[in-house]
Amino acid sequence: MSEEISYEKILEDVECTAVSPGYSTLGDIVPVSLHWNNITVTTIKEKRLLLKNVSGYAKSGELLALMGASGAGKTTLLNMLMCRNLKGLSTEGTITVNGNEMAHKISSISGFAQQEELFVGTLTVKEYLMIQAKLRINGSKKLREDRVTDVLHQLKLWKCRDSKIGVIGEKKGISGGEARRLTFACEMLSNPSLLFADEPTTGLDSFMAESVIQILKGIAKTGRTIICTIHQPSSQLYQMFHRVIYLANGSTAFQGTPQESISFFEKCGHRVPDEYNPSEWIIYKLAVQPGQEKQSNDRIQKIVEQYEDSDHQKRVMEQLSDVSEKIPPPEMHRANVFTQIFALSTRCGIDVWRAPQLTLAKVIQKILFGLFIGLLYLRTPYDARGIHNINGALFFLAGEYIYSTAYAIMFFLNNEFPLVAREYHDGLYNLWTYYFARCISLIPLFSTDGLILLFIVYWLIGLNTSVMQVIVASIITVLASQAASAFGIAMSCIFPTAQMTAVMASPPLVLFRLFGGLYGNTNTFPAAIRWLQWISMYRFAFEGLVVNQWSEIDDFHSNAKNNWTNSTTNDVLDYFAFSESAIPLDIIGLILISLAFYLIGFIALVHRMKKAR
Ligand SMILES: Nc1ncnc2c1ncn2[C@@H]1O[C@H](COP(=O)(O)OP(=O)(O)OP(=O)(O)O)[C@@H](O)[C@H]1O
Repeated sequence: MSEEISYEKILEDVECTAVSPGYSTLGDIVPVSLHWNNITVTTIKEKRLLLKNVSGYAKSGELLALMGASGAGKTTLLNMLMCRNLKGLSTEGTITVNGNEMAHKISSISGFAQQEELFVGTLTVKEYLMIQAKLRINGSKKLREDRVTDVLHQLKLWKCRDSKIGVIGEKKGISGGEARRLTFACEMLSNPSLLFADEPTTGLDSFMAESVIQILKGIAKTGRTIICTIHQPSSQLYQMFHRVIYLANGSTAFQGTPQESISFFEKCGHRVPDEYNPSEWIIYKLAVQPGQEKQSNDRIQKIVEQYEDSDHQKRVMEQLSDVSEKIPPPEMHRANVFTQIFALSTRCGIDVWRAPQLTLAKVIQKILFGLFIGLLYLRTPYDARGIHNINGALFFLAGEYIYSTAYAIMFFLNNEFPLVAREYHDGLYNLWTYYFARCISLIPLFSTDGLILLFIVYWLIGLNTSVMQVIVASIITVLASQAASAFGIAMSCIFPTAQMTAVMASPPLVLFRLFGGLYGNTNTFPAAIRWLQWISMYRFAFEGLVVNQWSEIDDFHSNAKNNWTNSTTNDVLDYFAFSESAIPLDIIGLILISLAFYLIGFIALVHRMKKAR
């Protein structure tokens, strides 16, 4: 007894007590009863039976645990109830919410707190919730702020509201328990009547696990229905659930209160020894032991048959036969596209702003490269050798805009894809609004850093400095960087891992460079592959810079001016097969290449997202 009291005390001390009902903004909810009847799930290919005639219910105000040994079918049943991740499976049976069959619509009236915590680690807890609130809540700024404040209190996150979330293994942030509660906080913003949770205590120590279950119980007290899968809870934790369902080999082995489960298994001849944790013992009895498959399967079969003949099963069937049709809860809010774009670009913007290392690295790299190249080609004269050297420098500039931008951007999606996939499939936003906001957020850094390089080398080398020429060179710099960004984004969307992206992006970049114009007069290349120059951003960027430099010589180098004639310009441009009037076409070419790669990236993202469901 004294042990129990001290335990409660500790829980109080760490602010883990259950929340009381009646929050100011998490107001009225429509109570929900979820019923599932004769659920059978089979794999389509192997015809393997994963769930066999499973039936059950969850009521409003109830915290229900789905339990069983590994491979028993808990996740499959949870997925079935949520109508998610059912690709490759054939399903039978009925699932109703307040007596209404909802199918896929169930995700629009329920919350799902997944086991894996995925956040934007550079944001604080409050900032992250405010952006989630923008996407999930239909109402004024005041309502969103009040709801976030309520949720922060309710989920015991108030103390860490201004702490950065952090990234596991990279940047220290909030604790594991706080991260788990933040997952629930996001779901609670929508004020759902029905909440699913996948193993909410896995990976937490016993106090943290207990705090999470206390909070879930508090949420259930407010009239919500909560269903979670759970792995071997401690004895104290076990008694906190209102009801438990045990699955074994895809069948229901028990359904009732935790106390009833202990007496049921005693009746089955598997009395829980005094010193044992009941759930651990029961799961052990429902597991297939390696090397004792036949014995284990026979034991499980007997328990399942005994359950099917029990009063517990009769009670479940009575509940299922008494399902009356009531109003289902309203569908949750979906923000309009402008709000989505605003919220997502704010989030991406803060993320870029709070991770200045990349910006700094790019700026330093450009300054150092600029000084190096500027000094290497310092005040190059406009004679035969000088022209050759300057053309080499211009090709290097084009290459630096394209290569370094493409490689810096092409891993952007790898880290955030799981979060985007989850939020997209949860219906928080459209894919195109995410893509648009993300591309916009990358433009400032990845399109303008080339200008630093350009402005350093421009006067050091002694390129033509008429205002128009500087403007045109700047436009070509920004557009070449843009085309490279779009290429990098497309690569990132097409290939699922960083290694694959790095390996697969290299050959097209080499090809584009080969057709850039410096390595050979592209008009002399075989006709069958000559067209490749028209998809090479190197070609357009290099041509633009060369034509801009040589088509009009100002009086910067007076001796050059004196010697320079129209025929000199023609000679230089003819050497590369560039036309004096090529600049507008180069600009259009770079814009079209950018648009084409942005489009390819989006199509690849849509395809990848479909597969990720
Ligand atoms: N889409 C699928 N295709 C083929 N087999 C599947 C599929 N989904 C689940 N299974 C199989 O069904 C069985 C039950 O899996 P499920 O994930 O539901 O178990 P679980 O009780 O949640 O286990 P764990 O506690 O280890 O997560 C496993 O043998 C699993 O390999």
